[in-house]
Amino acid sequence: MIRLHGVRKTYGKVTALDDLELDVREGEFFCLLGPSGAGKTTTLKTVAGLETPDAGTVELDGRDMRGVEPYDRGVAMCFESYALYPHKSAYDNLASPLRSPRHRLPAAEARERIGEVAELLGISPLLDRPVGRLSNGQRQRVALGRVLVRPARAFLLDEPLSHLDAKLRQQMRAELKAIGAVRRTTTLYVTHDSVEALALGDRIGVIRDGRIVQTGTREEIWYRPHDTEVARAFGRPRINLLPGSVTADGGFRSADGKVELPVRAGAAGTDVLIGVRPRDLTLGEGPGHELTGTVYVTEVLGRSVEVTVRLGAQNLSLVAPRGEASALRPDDPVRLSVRPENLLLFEADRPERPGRRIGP
Ligand SMILES: Nc1ncnc2c1ncn2[C@@H]1O[C@H](COP(=O)(O)OP(=O)(O)OP(=O)(O)O)[C@@H](O)[C@H]1O
Repeated sequence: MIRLHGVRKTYGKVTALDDLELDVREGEFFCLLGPSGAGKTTTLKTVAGLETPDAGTVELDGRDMRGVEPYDRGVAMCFESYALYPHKSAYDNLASPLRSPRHRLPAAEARERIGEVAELLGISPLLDRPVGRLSNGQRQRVALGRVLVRPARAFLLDEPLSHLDAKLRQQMRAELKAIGAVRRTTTLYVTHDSVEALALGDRIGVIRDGRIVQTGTREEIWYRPHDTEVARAFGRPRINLLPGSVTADGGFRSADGKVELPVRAGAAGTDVLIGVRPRDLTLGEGPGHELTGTVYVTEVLGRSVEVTVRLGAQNLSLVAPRGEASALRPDDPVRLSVRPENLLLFEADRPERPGRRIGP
């Protein structure tokens, strides 16, 4: 269990962590997701004891870590800038943490752990090679393995798959959670990739400007995003957000008056953004609300097609099966439908903060 309460960390004039609250449960795989500079690495370093917070508390398994040295915290970390012994073999790099007096394991158990981790990370055939002669991606997997072989109270992983190509990254994502040690150990995993967070996280914490904006399961973050920025961070193509306002009878009308949706949008006159994900829009007639527009552009995405539809002054993007969309050409008239339960409603964005979700 990892708990950060009211943690603040500044570097000169930069506030890296601003009253950060974080609660990672025992045995959980928790993804901390945020853009560059949001404070992800600083959070990990604070948990590890490599940075001392200016204010607030860090607890591991219920114990206050104030004054506890990094080596005594029982956490194993993997940072993006990994340190390995280049002249030693991959096997020796994996084995070295298990030879230290602190983590010594019986030889048979050590071999078993190394074997499992190496197998799942796909580095078994490389174990005899000196690390200095491995590719960046292979080295990164050895560095990750070095962390995972070691029994720990918690694993702290900072973008551990960032140097892998897309295919390997996807494969590794699936394998990572299958590693026995990972299944048993509380893991705090840092990433800026929302696909990775959705794939891996039992829960996800979205961090922005040194604060946690939202914590939840992937369903909670997907269906009930805290604000427009969280909604934009998840899902490709991105969520459509149409600006408009609430009409006298409580529905939605787009700013140019061309799109009307009979949703319960709140108090009349309020400026809002209505959100709908491209995969929740259906071409043609369907259950739910209908909209009409013209095709602006189409783009093939493998078995599906992204169709951008112009409705008055705004574009709506939708993803349709190739069979339904392949005949569409620019300027063709199209009808779309959306189920009311797939509409999300937000306050309008303001210069000082993204619009919050309104309603349940
Ligand atoms: N040692 C340092 N000295 C000065 N400023 C720092 C230091 N470490 C971090 N910062 C600043 O604190 C803020 C948070 O940095 P942090 O590295 O935690 O972000 P991050 O979310 O991990 O970003 P990235 O994804 O780019 O690694 C940034 O503005 C960064 O420039």
